[in-house]
Parts: sequence; C-alpha cells; structure tokens
Amino acid sequence: MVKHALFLGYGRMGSALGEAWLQAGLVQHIDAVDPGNIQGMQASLYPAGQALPATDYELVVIAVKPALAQAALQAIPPARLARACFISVMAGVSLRTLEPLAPAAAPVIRTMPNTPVIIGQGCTGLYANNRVNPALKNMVSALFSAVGTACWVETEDQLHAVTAISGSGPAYYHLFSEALAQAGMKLGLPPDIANMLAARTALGAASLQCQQHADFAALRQAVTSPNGTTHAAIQIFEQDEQLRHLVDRAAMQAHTRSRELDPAG
Ligand SMILES: NC(=O)C1=CN([C@@H]2O[C@H](COP(=O)(O)OP(=O)(O)OC[C@H]3O[C@@H](n4cnc5c(N)ncnc54)[C@H](OP(=O)(O)O)[C@@H]3O)[C@@H](O)[C@H]2O)C=CC1
Ligand SMILES: O=C(O)[C@@H]1CCC=N1
Repeated sequence: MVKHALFLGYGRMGSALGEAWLQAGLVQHIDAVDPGNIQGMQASLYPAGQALPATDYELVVIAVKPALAQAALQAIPPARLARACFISVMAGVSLRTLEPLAPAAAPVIRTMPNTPVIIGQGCTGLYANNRVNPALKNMVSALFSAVGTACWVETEDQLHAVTAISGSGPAYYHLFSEALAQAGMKLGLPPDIANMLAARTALGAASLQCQQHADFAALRQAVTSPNGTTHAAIQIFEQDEQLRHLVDRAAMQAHTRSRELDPAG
C-alpha cells in the first residue's frame, strides 16, 4: 500500500484515479494540488501555490494538461519529492521531458488510461523508465488494475498508439452512439428510447467483444443474415471501405497530435 501520494491536477482523470485508489485502500492518503473549486473528494486539496504538508511523498501522479507539467512540478519543494516514484497520465509528454523535471535517477512511469476508469472499466497502457524495479512495476500494475485492465507496452513510442486507440477511444464510441441515436430519432423513435437502444447495444456488443477468444468479424457476421437488414446497413459502411478509412485517418490524426503534445518535440 502507498502511504502518502501527491497528485498534481485533480480534474477528471486525476480525481477518478485518486478517489478509486483511496476507496480500494491501495493508497492511504492523497494531497492533491489543483486550482479548481473541487468539492466532495476524499483527497486533501491544496490550491496551486498553497504550502503542502512536510511529507515525503512515495508517489507523485502528474495529471495536469501536458503544457502545464513543468510549472506544476517545479512548484513543489524538491525535498518533498526526493524518494518518490512518478506516474504521468499526460498524453504525449515523453520521458525525455519528464526525467529532468524529477530528481535524478527517479523512477518514472508513463501511463495512458481512459475515462471508463471512473466506473472501474478503464484500460491503461503503461511504460516505465529503467529506474523502475519489478516490485514498483507490480505496485503500479495493481493501481491501474483496480480501475480496469492494465498492460505494459514494449516501447515508449507505442504509447502514442495507445492514446490514439484507447485513450481517446471512448469519445469515438460516444460519437457513434450519438449518431446512431440521432438516426433512431429520424426513424421515429422518442429520444429516450433511441438513446437507451444505442447505449445498451454498445454495452451488449462490447461485452461480446470482451469474451475470451472473441473474433470481431465473426461476431459481426453472426448478426448479418444473408440479404437481411444488417447486410443492407453494412453495405453502406463498407462501400469503398469508407468507415475503415475514416477510422484509420482519425486514429492517425490522434497519433500525430499525441507526438505534438510533447514539449521536447
Ligand atoms: N480526459 C481523458 O480522457 C484523459 C486524459 N488524460 C490526460 O490527463 C491529463 C488531465 O486531463 P483531464 O483530467 O481530462 O483534464 P482536467 O482539466 O479535468 O484536469 C486537469 C486539472 O489540473 C488542474 N491544474 C491546472 N493547472 C495546475 C497546476 N499548475 N497544478 C496543479 N493542477 C493544475 C486543472 O485546474 P483548472 O481546470 O482550474 O485549470 C484541472 O482541474 C491530461 O494531461 C490528459 O492528457 C489521459 C488519458 C485520458
Ligand atoms: O484528448 C486528449 O488529449 C486526452 C488524451 C486522451 C484522451 N484525452
């Protein structure tokens, strides 16, 4: 168990992780620096600039926007961070940028979670610098497994792909659900029924996809009767592979943006 953690940024992602870890008893106490007016949290909140308790933090989680990483870290007295392991959830920001902001030889772990961590259904890609020993790796695996599924990637560069697929991915599914529900309304369904059908269909389909050995194409084919209604719809999506090309382009754009977010370039 982590006794004392410091969070820099306690917005959507920081608070989702911090509050879940406190709730699960994986972290005993959190001090969170955040200028926002955040209410109802178990963590002790400190507006940016206010003095922190004289504690040696074991864990520092950096959950500010990428451009604020340097300012947020440099505002903390170095003595508080001397023994800490650093976890970043920031998109794009590389170890090359992060390591000089932490004490020399500090263990630094980059992570890319996604919003379903809020309900314990997230998935997180993880990558550690060479100062992270196996015990620390296990501890970090346990933290992120407590909010969903966690996997270590082999290269730091792969985190850009994790960001493009699962970090940003929930928004893609939400957009598809918006479009599907709107189509339902155009076809005469009341909004509450159209929204419920879109959401429940996403949940059911995702649950099938998460079964062991699931084959996405086979699952699609199981819905698609020859010359039936699904076939009629899929023909539109698959015309000139338009949907696949669109998804490819969108993911590539997110990947490029992730690279651009690193102040080290
Ligand atoms: N949202 C997502 O789906 C995901 C986000 N991430 C990453 O998480 C990070 C945070 O994103 P998210 O939680 O969505 O953003 P939020 O804006 O919800 O949270 C960031 C928080 O940091 C606060 N903040 C601003 N400046 C400072 C400072 N100097 N010191 C401490 N806190 C500060 C902000 O306060 P204020 O608003 O008052 O400025 C805000 O509450 C980003 O780097 C993003 O790449 C990673 C994966 C998924
Ligand atoms: O949009 C973003 O930049 C962040 C990173 C992944 C999800 N949200």
